Amino acid sequence: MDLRLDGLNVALDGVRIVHDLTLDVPSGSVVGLLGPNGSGKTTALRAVYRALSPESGAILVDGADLWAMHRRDAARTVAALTQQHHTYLDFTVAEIVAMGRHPHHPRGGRLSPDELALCRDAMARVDVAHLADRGALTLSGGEMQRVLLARALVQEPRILVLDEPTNHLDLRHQLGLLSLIAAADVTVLVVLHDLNLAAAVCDRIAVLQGGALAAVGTPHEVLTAELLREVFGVDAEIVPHPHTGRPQVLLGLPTSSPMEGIPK
Ligand SMILES: Nc1ncnc2c1ncn2[C@@H]1O[C@H](COP(=O)(O)OP(=O)(O)OP(=O)(O)O)[C@@H](O)[C@H]1O
Repeated sequence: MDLRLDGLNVALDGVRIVHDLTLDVPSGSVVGLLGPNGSGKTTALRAVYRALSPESGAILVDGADLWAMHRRDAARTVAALTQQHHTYLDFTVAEIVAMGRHPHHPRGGRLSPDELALCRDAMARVDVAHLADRGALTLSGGEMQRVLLARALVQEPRILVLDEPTNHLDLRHQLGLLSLIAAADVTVLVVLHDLNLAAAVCDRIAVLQGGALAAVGTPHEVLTAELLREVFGVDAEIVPHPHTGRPQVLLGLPTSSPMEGIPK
């Protein structure tokens, strides 16, 4: 299913944060949304998973306006892995994962044997099956992140949006999560801070600066020394990965005033 952010403007408390953002995420592709702190990535994503209504512009799924859909239809279409975890505190891992089926059960009711198998499979795929009976409060940050990915997977969405999904994850689980979403039969829009992970997993990369699109294209086209200097305010060397040929960003520590003058 194609996703298109079409001339999207999003405001918070009357302040426009996202400016005229047009971005295509073709069906089955992985598009990374990058940018400095405060550049509007989360705000744009919130409009895509219907947490924040656009001021103007539209979110189109196969050409249909996501915000005009019935809430349940939208929830069957788009799943989100966000930074907001606090609503799950009273539940076990298995219960949280099962909540992903909620949009498919308009009147509540028990999960079918197939759905229970789907939940078990998702927990195994993200390596949390052994935690099924644990309460959410007892989980580490990375374990919780993987549980919420399992919940998003059992939702069987056509579009998956993820806000810094590798936060809290150790290296092995970062790579596992990204290869899992790349292999999934789903359209993915993902906010990432790690440029090398983005280069490894994304078909295309979009860079936000001050809420507007600064660059979009393949990792090769976008991850250039010039862009990193202009948008992120860092000097970097870009080299090809010895096995994949994808760009890899080599960074050195700045010599002076590291936090000053970082462009937004
Ligand atoms: N209620 C508000 N009113 C005005 N500005 C706000 C409000 N809430 C957030 N902002 C600002 O909106 C900007 C964009 O925030 P957003 O969380 O979308 O950025 P981000 O690119 O996801 O940042 P990060 O990389 O730090 O997660 C920030 O500068 C933030 O301070």
